[in-house]
Amino acid sequence: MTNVLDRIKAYKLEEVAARKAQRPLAEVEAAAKSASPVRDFEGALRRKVSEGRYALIAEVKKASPSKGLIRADFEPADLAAQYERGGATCLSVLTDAPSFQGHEDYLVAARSAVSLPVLRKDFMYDPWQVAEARALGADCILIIMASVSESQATELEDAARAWGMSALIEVHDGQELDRALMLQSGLIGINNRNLKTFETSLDVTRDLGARVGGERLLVSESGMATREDLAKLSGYGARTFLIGESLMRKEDVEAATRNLLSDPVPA
Ligand SMILES: O=C(O)c1ccccc1NCC(=O)[C@H](O)[C@H](O)COP(=O)(O)O
Repeated sequence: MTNVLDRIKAYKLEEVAARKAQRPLAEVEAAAKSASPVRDFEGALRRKVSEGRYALIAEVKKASPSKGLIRADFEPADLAAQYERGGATCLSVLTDAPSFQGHEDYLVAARSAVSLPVLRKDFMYDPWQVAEARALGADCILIIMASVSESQATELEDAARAWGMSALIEVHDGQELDRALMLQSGLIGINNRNLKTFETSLDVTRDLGARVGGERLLVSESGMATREDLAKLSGYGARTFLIGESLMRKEDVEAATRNLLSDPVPA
């Protein structure tokens, strides 16, 4: 039986094949070479954490497969600016249309409105997409270990590095983490949401967090809404968080972001 992630992968491969047929790699690479210079995504997160503060990757997210429409009043540039004023360190912008009502233009608009580094949040399978992400201005890509082989992950990571971008390697269980730790990237995202069932629990970060040690920066992703959630996850070793829905549902996104980040990191 297929799950949501399989269905997304099936249409995304078709979408990418169609885009590649319309726009050859050489053309995308030329656009990527003349794109706005890369902002250091991983470096910004590490700097914030080294200052003893929480680092937030704030997500510009209109809708999702698990929740449907999250925010009807959706202005990516305004939301990005509110996140920046509220204290976010980086942004994540969903560009997938069929499942998230995202768009490439949202990334371009959001990034132009701020000085923060931006993650292109999409389902990546082909280095062509990495070049396309850079051409749009993205500073980081996402690699979802549940949806790619080792060789695909390595190829995507190599492409990101060649463009000077960061790569966030996302896992949800121990086997995916084993595979992620074979890669080079310094950013390991533990997704508290199972993308096949949508079951979400912060215990996933508790159970896997201790294995993301040493040189790697642990990013806890999904399902967080309160300052207490951040304090709890901090106890599991996470100081960096990727949060979308709970902030997108707030009328005053700037105030909600500031409030979420207002507690000191527990000693
Ligand atoms: O959010 C979903 O329903 C979803 C479904 C299938 C694949 C990916 C999905 N979300 C991507 C994410 O990882 C989240 O948008 C991100 O971590 C923020 O999560 P949240 O704070 O819970 O919106």
